[in-house]
Amino acid sequence: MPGENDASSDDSVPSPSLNNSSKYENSTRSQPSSSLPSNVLVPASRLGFGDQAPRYPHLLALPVIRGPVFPGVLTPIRITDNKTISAIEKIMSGGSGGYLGLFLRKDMPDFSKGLEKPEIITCASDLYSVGTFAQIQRMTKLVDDHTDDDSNMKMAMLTRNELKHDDDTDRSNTNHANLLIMPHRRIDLLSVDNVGPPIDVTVSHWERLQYIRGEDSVRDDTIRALCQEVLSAIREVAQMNALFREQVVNMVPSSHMFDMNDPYRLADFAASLISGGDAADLQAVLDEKDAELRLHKALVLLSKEREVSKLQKEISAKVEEKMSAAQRKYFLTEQLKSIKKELGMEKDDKESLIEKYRKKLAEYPLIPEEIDEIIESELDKLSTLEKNSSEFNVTRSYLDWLTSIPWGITTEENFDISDARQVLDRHHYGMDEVKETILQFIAVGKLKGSVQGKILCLAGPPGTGKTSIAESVAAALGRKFFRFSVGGLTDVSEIKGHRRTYVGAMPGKIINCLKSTGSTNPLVLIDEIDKLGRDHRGDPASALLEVLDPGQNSTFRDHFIDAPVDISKVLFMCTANAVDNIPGPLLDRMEVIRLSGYDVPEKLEIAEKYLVPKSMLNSGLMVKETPKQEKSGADESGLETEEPDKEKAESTEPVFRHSEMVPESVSIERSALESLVRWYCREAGVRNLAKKIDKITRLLSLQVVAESEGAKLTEKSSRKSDTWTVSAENLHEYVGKPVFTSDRLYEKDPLPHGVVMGLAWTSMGGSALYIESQGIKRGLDPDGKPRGGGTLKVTGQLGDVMKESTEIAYTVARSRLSEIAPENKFFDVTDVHIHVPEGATPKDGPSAGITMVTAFLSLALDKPIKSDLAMTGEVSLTGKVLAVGGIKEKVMAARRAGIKTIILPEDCRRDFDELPDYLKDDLGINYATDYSSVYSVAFGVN
Ligand SMILES: Nc1ncnc2c1ncn2[C@@H]1O[C@H](COP(=O)(O)OP(=O)(O)OP(=O)(O)O)[C@@H](O)[C@H]1O
Repeated sequence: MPGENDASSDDSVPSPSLNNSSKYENSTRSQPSSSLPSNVLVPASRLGFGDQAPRYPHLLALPVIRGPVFPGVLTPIRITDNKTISAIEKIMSGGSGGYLGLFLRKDMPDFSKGLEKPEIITCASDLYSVGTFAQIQRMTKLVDDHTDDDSNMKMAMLTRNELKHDDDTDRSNTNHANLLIMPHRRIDLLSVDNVGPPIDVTVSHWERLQYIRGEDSVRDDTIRALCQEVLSAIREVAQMNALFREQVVNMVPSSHMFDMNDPYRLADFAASLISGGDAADLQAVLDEKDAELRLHKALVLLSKEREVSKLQKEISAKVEEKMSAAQRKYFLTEQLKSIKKELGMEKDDKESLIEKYRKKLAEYPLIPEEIDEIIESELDKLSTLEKNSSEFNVTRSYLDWLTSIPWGITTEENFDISDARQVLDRHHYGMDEVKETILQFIAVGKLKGSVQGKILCLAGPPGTGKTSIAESVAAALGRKFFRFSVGGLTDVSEIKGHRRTYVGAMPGKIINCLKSTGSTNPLVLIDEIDKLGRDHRGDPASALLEVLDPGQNSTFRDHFIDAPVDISKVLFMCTANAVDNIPGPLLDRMEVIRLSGYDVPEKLEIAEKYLVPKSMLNSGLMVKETPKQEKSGADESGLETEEPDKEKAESTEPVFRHSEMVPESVSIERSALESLVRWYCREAGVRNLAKKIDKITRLLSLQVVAESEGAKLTEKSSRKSDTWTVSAENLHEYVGKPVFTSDRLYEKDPLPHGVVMGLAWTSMGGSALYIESQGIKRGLDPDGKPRGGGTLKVTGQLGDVMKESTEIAYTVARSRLSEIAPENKFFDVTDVHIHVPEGATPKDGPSAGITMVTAFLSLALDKPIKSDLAMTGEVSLTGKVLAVGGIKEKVMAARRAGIKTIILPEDCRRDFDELPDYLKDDLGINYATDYSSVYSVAFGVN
């Protein structure tokens, strides 16, 4: 490719005075020099450099990617096409000096897909029309044993900033070559003569562009400003970006165009520094002939580079900040740890844990030998286990529990009977049997040294104070109190714990109770023991057997603890509504105290002395004056809290007074309470009564506050009478209309034929209920014979026992009728229907036997029974009257119903005699051993 060697002024770099150029100037060898490795070639001849470079019109063209090559900057290029490599070798070995044209490819190759040979094009339009005329300084041929991706990567790096050479590689099988190229000037692509490879092109060389100052001062200033701006941008980016800085440092000595005063060179230099710019934008700089515009374009690219660098710096600063914060934290915690260790505040976790356990164990006065051995072996095990292992946690939780059982710790018991009596009386009215039993316990305890060995079971209707008295008993005995309900409990592990092998295993309630009370002699109340469940998870009743059996519970074994724990000092109390539902073996171990429910005077006492003051306190109407010597130990409700305090037992009665804004006249009169008990709350206990009283006091509080604030209340809530005293007259304003309007279903005397009042006992207390019977007489059949007769129909949700009882009563009635009135054929011709209202309430038991016989006879004899007579008693088939239970409740129910005469079985005489006088007064009692006695009282004949 010969061409004219015109060294006139053009867009080439100025003539260099490089040391290395002189090395090539007189070289005529096309083969590697002996001082160079065999695969490194240098041009055979050196015709000119910079301005002096020849101006060949026909050239070998080499496409470049990523960005154009700017004159004056030594640039490495990698080529992989063998034909091109051969062509280059040829021009290097010829006398033309190894010149070629570099043109940017328009289609930016997709590196992700791999570009095997960037130097191959398919048509002339693949290249930009402005390129660079350059001379090959050196060519290194290499054997490529990398993947495509690798080579692309390498090429990308080489084209931008790589100046190191693979000189040390010596391989004969060439399939790529690295060129080190010195670009001299811009050229225009006139035509592509051969798309190759190799590509032959015809070009025209640019004239050297020089900026002449002084022609236009404004333009001069602009150019100068732009130059300075470019320089300061380069400086700024270099400060922020180490890679850029390195590039500048590398380029300046190799560049012959870094002339601050030449805007063209400066723009080229700036553009060649851009690493991440768009290739088209860089090409635009190459294309530009105007100095100002070229500077401007380069500046825009530099500014972008600056922004990117700024962002990069920010990002790295943030990352560093985060890193250093984490490092700092780590450093400080490590420091803290070592300081603590130094001060003896914290030992190694495991060590301190073991020390904690030992400290705790030292507090216990008596650790059983077996337990001590277990603890020691577990402590040994713990010290050898890895801290993060699951077994470590299991051992740890086991030790936690073992060391939290209060081994040998007992609270001091109160053996003072009068103290105990005072405490018991303070919160509960009556309940004499319970109180007496507790006092007996205490007396025995005083003689023996400890109260134990008995399991009390309080059985009675709801709301009779079973749970709350247990709390008072704990206070009276000076024991800690722990309550747990077993109502509906079906899982044995609730009582005896889970085996340690299970995940999340825990001990049962008994061990839990020792831990939470911190003593081995608490009072444990097992609530609702009659409602124990049972399912596939076991039978909790059997588990309770072990707990409650005084013979076994000194070596109680919880599944979790798996070692004997002495719970014999624990005093157990149970509550139940119906004793019949308590599993037999459990019941056998208990001493049952029956609470029969309260009658009207008792309820009045309880309401007046306990419920009203408690409710007044709770609603804020009253406050309790604490006498000086009394220590605070009672909660808001006036009940003892779990911590029994001996001094409380000695304290005087609390004094109540009205709160500040509450008028002195705010009170609930006895008449109102009487009315409440009689017409609103007829249950055996006092829970409903307490609720009604609470309702009254809450409304009183609202009225007091509203009136003091002048706020308006709704018609329902506002005070209607001008008094603050709640009496029987204005009670309905607070609790609405009475629930019961009459005591009885049948008001008239005597009762209708076939109706008799019986007395029943349920877990809710006693009740007076009517037994109704009716005869159904059929007409005669066509032959004049009676139709039907002799059948019995029973309704009223009766249980099996009661149904059988009706059958028995029917037979007894028929047999007695045949004795009393042999001519009476009532039962032969009449079908009888017997019913016990109310039909929705299930009833059972044999105690209505004599009542049913009487009802049948009343029907058969057509004689009514007096309305103030009630009876209870089981009847045998021969007419014997047998004993029944619940006499107190039944008598109370009879009195409520206004009964004057009661028939009871002879065997219940003792039960009746034991009743308080106020229950017996004005009541005619008749005892019966045989139905004939009942008959004579009921029908007034012998
Ligand atoms: N003799 C009493 N003297 C004072 N208050 C009583 C008396 N009996 C019951 N109460 C009060 O009645 C309320 C209900 O009592 P408690 O909860 O102890 O009943 P319970 O018999 O345990 O009922 P349940 O069988 O439903 O559990 C408590 O506020 C209690 O103070």
